[in-house]
Amino acid sequence: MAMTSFPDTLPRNRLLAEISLWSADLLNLAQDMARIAPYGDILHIDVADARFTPGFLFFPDLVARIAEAAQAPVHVHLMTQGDIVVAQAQQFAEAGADLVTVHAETGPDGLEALDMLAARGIAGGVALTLEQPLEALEPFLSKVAMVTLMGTRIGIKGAGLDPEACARISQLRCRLDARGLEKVLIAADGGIRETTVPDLRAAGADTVVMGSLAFGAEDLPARFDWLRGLGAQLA
Ligand SMILES: O=C(CO)[C@H](O)[C@H](O)COP(=O)(O)O
Repeated sequence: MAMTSFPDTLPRNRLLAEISLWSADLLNLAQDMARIAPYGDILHIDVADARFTPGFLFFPDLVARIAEAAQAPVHVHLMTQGDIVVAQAQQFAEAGADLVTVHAETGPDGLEALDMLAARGIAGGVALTLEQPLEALEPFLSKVAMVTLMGTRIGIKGAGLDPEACARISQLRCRLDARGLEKVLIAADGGIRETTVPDLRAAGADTVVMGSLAFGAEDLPARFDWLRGLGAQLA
């Protein structure tokens, strides 16, 4: 079931660890979820239909099982486009997502999806690909709890952070502050590495979507000690 208090229960004084289940061992998903449970502030689930992205990723029945077992809020990132986004957002809300993010590239369909989510008491988010200007976010900002900015091409993992990613986060932070939307969280998604997290945090990211940085860590407690120390230092 969705934890309807999202995002109010999240700490705001440090960088949040948003763990991407796409980078888990999918054959041992339950074990990997248990392994990262003490550290993950949010579980990030990428949903893709191989039209907006190169491949398919995750589906509602699986997300429902994940949500039942989850010890952290579940964020579904809908990497899809077209009027189908309203029905998709509804399916993932019913599956137990606490936050459903649509892409700004969906335009009026995405706005309709956010209104539908709000009517059901589910938090909404908006995401933007690297290629799109930040202006595309404007109609969405007053309707969302989180903005996810891609730092790599969408729908791929293992890629390096784009050189523009930090500047885009800083510009978005200014945009949000200017509109009195200081509480809206900024998530950095893609290219999250030990070398890039300090700059992303300094630019204004509230949460980083960790794939291999979490599941590939040899020493998980040390990796998250590092992350939390870093967040406290830069907050
Ligand atoms: O959508 C993503 C990146 O765009 C995913 O969150 C992915 O899990 C990241 O993996 P990695 O950090 O290992 O590249």
